[in-house]
Amino acid sequence: MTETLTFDDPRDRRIALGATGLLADFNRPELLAASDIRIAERVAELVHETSETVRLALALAIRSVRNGSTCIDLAELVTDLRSEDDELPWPDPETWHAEVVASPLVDADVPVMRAEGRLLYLDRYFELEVDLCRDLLDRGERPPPEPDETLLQADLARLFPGEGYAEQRAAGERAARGWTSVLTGGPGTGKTTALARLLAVLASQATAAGRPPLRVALAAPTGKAAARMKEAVAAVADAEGFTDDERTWLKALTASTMHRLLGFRPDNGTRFRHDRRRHLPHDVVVVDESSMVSLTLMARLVEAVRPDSRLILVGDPHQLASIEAGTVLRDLAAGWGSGPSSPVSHLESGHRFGGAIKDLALAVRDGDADTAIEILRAGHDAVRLVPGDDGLAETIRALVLPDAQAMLTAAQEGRVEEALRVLDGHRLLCAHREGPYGATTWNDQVERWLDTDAGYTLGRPWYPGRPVLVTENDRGLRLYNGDTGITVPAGDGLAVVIADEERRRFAPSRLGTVHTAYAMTVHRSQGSQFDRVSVLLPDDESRLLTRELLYTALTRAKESLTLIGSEDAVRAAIDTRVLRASGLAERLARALESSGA
Ligand SMILES: Nc1ncnc2c1ncn2[C@@H]1O[C@H](COP(=O)(O)OP(=O)(O)OP(=O)(O)O)[C@@H](O)[C@H]1O
Repeated sequence: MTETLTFDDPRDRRIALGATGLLADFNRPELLAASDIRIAERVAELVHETSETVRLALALAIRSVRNGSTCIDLAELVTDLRSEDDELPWPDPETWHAEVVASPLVDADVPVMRAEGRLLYLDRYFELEVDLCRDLLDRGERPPPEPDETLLQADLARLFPGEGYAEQRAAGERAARGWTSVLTGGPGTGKTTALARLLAVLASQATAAGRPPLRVALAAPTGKAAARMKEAVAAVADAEGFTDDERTWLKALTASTMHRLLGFRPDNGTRFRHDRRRHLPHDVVVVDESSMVSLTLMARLVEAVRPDSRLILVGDPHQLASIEAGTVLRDLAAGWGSGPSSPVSHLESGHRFGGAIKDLALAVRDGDADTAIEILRAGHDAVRLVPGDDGLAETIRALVLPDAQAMLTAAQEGRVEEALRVLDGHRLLCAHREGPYGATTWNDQVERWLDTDAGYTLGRPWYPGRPVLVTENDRGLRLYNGDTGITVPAGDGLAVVIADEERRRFAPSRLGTVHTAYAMTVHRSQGSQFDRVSVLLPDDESRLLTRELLYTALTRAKESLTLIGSEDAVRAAIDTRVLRASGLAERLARALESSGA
């Protein structure tokens, strides 16, 4: 919703000082930020573009990227935003679009913006989208891999036996026959199981063909998700059907973040050591939690994969999209569709948790608010909705404090493993970072409660038992955004033990950006799961309250889920979709249609 407030404080940094005309009119919270205007004005000056409407389109394109879109459709944008605030002097979309297309921003040797059909792009995102689409199509146009059919059928029957594996077997077979595969499904639908068994099928083909052992890269957008994938693949290897060699091989696979796989470059934040000239050496590249991957990162990954390597993208397209611009997994699933020649397999059968959490997740995913409310009212042990109004602090205290105290005691007494177990036992998830519904607010509050209980102020910010969340990649320390750890006494001081396989320890002073982790944002929780999850829903006016946010939050819960908020907030979330513009799905579908695929 666009607030029509005028900025009362002239020092408000959201005000674009010096902006005049249309850009000044559109400089409103939720609409154009000062930075959108400043960048648009600077770029327009460089290409001698003086038209206010063209400058406005550029500023809106910059704003859209900031909000996760990779392009804008002026007609759609005007319709959406005018319905919320029709006082603004919106240009007529058709004339406006034509004016932008004819302007020196687009019609130049080195364009700043690109136009395609009704969509307008900043040049960089256009290039990324075109490159990604072309790379994927090129991969699809290569002659497909030629598996040993007899062996393939025998391995599929051995590794995906019977009716219980029928859906995964079909996905495994489809993937074994293509260079690129997309494996989608909600939590617990058996994606990792299918993946691990597929890897064994592929390894068996390599051995039969006398090729060296397959080099497999397992990667995920965050360190936490990568660690989870490695563990999950190793756990599948313990199940029936594998040979001893396959078990040993699967358990030895390592996983890393995508950034680490691609190789950081000190000179360039958006380029990597591996690219289209220096391909990754692996025969199979797997990306888990692909819904979190932005257009930029996916384009960089796909260009770095050898044309004759397998690329397997795994994820749940109904989850929140990447923090940066793009909705790649959703676009690929939509663009390729589910026809016989599509590389996309969607798993539907739930294998992990049945019951109320799954039913609720499906109702939310399908936009069925009535069923969701019915499930929440039914009095299930596993899911409940508690009001978030008057007794909010008491509710949160009851949900969070016992574990916080248990972590404190375990850490103080040196029981690190227990403290780490408690840490993964429960998490409070918030839509917002700041404010009354924000993770920071509640982390501070939990620490104040701990002080009250202890009868003195625990050291700040560091104290034994403080759970922490790493929020920036630190390649030197091999610490990644999303890693968690617990603070413990160490000699005269403190150390943070990271919840990774090696249980690495760091002095707090060596850590870069970390947050306290009793509560975290839903965005940051992607790629993690906890036994119990509590979700603090903001009021139904919050812009962040969307179906994707609610679905992502509740599917983090393995055993039980408490939603804190009103039925209205649940309904508002389910009825609100994240709107991100992207041309990738259409571009892919168009190209496939014209190639007759
Ligand atoms: N075909 C099957 N028959 C019986 N159990 C299965 C089958 N496939 C998977 N499972 C079990 O279901 C659970 C979830 O499977 P898996 O971890 O592969 O799902 P996932 O989709 O990868 O989940 P997540 O999205 O949480 O990573 C595991 O305990 C696994 O052993």
